[in-house]
Amino acid sequence: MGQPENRRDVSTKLAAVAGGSERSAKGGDGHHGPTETLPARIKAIQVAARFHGIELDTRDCREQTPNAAALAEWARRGGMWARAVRVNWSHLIKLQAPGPIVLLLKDGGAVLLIGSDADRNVVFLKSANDPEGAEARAIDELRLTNAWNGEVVLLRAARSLQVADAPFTLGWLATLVRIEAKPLRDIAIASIALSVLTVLPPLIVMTVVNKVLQFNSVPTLILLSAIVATAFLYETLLGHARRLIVNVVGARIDTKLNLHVFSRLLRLPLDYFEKHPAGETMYHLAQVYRIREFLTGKLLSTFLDLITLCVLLPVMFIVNSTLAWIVVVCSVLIVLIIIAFLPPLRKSYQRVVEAETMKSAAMSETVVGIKTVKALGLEPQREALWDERVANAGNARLAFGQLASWPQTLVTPLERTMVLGTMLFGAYLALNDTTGYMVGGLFAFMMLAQRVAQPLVNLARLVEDYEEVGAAVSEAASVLNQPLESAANSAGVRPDLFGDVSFNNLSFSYSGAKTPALDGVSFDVPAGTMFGIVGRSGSGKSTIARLLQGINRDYTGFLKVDGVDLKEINLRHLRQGMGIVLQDNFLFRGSIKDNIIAGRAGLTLADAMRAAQLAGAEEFVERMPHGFDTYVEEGSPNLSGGQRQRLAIARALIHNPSLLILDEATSALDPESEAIVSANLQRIAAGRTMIIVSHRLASLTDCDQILVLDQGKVVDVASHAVLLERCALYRQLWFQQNRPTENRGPRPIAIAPRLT
Ligand SMILES: Nc1ncnc2c1ncn2[C@@H]1O[C@H](COP(=O)(O)OP(=O)(O)OP(=O)(O)O)[C@@H](O)[C@H]1O
Repeated sequence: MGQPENRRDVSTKLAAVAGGSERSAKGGDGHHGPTETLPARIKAIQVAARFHGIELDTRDCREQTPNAAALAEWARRGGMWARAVRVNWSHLIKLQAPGPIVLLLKDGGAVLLIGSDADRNVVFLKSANDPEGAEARAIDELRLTNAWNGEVVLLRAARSLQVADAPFTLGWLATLVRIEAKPLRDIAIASIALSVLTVLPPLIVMTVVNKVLQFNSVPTLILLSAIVATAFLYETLLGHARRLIVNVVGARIDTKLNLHVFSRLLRLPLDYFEKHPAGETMYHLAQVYRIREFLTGKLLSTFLDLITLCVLLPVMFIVNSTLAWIVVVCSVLIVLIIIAFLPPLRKSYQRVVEAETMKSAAMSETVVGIKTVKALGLEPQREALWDERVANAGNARLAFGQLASWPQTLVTPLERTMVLGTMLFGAYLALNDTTGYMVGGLFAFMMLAQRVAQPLVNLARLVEDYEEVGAAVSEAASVLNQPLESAANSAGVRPDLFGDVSFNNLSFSYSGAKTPALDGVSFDVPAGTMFGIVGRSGSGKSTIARLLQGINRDYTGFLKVDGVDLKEINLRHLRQGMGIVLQDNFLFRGSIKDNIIAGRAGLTLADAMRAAQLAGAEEFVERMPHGFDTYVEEGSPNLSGGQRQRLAIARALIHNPSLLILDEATSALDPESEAIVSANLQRIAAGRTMIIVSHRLASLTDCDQILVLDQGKVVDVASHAVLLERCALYRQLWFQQNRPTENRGPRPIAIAPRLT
């Protein structure tokens, strides 16, 4: 690359970076300041990303010295392709990348590799803080390996971003297959070679019959035997290689489909999951794997058959055109029969799909609600429902199977005619043949016809499979092509969140609802205050929490966070900046520590302990046999409701959100657990805005303000004492829940205990 080498400057620069002089002195509060004070590693990744036209948000990477995996994860979250790898000098010097490569230095710094010169055995490095246009410095192996232990982050713009966001259609799937152009080309070459080899045996048989047998030519026989043996060897090896490549292509397409499906599933809005039972979604998504099987199984093998046909059909016409025409006419008839049956088959298959979806929904509903089923003894009812759904699905499949067997029945005689008919007709032609060469030709033709008949029939059947796969694609598409949250996730402003919330004349209706869930709601929550929301059931309390999380955005009026319209804010940024605790929180399978940290990069056991202490969870976690390493099963059956809830609060607090929403978080707790959580509320609330939705008024008395809602409308907003004075609804709710104890004395015993 011919960069001028300034050794003194190089060593000073590398020493400066390696010595950490560019590392930020700012504390680890997760908010990096202006770019000059960024830690060297973060700055290096940011510069490398800018090379690809991507601006990463440095607030998403909270550590001072992130490791390679955390940096790669940060870049991926910003929409890039990124890999953290470990390489040695010899690999580094050969690395080809479309932009700068980030080398992580031993002491926590980083430099950018922008080129290399294998002949001179040097790499060209730049510091992320170098001014634009500054020259890179050539560094040799010894000098670099003193400061660098092989950690590298590779980055580029996500190539498949467009592919990933495109709607899920057969065309999209075809693109996925087309990306594998190189192995597909290899498969095609192997298949052409194999097809040519399959032509050999019939031609050799023809020669044996016509020449060897007629003229007793032993040398010709020996020569032919050698050719046959070589051909067999090649056929075996090529067949093996082709199977290997097909396998690899299948596995790669499978992986891509899996990643794509899950990534889209995660980006579906919550609305979708509320409207569709989990079983239905899972069943529809399972169809993706049928499509995969079709693409890498039947479609690929038919494509290979097609190659065989292209080679064999002309040979058949050369051997005997009359017989070849019989084969072609039979094939056309087969295609016509299959096409004629397509419309009724399509309808019948649709009924199968509907019945299977219902069946699957019944199964998952039962599994998800098994506690209720058992508690209420609903097993017979669930069994009856299952019986009915299984019967419906069985009937639909039976009807489809019966209809689908008709084309099969009609096609079979034509298939036989292709092989046996041509043989008999060929024998008739041979009887009247005077040249003496017809017998060999007939043998060859019979062998060819056998090889051709099956691919032709497969080709015709592909039309039928295409229908089924079309249905499977539309089922999977019914889930995957729902509007994604992605636009709001990746676009929008990312203001610093302080927790100032303001609703202004906001109205919102759920789709299909006759009355609005919120009707002209206005109130303000100043940053750093505690705000309660009360009201009768269905008054719209949880809807306010939903709107704040950006789950529903189609409201009228204004909802502002720190003065910025919520619709303008990047959704992921908004949700990462707030903490939510719901009435029923899901804990994932894993240790308590992992559940509290929930995969957030850069957080440690100390952070988990701090959050647990704040949430009042520390005392019970420490009493557990393995403390923070105690394993929580799926659905956390080994924890009580109160313990689970306190862990959920710790999880919401771990990233120190400026806005914390507790949506009926303590409602299902026993009085003791509720008392523990409530006692911590003041501590939890320190330094952040807290919005507490609760129907238990006693837990809200410390709030700075309490909003009273009724049928989606604001009745009043004030402190507990003021509301007791002036708000009739609040007073009524308060006295309902806090009646004088004397009225609630022990129940009289109705029946005297019997003496035995
Ligand atoms: N996902 C939804 N789809 C359609 N309607 C909904 C949905 N969620 C709530 N609603 C309706 O919106 C209204 C307000 O519901 P919301 O859940 O906000 O009330 P709430 O005050 O939190 O009630 P509760 O105290 O019983 O939880 C209710 O009439 C409810 O039926």
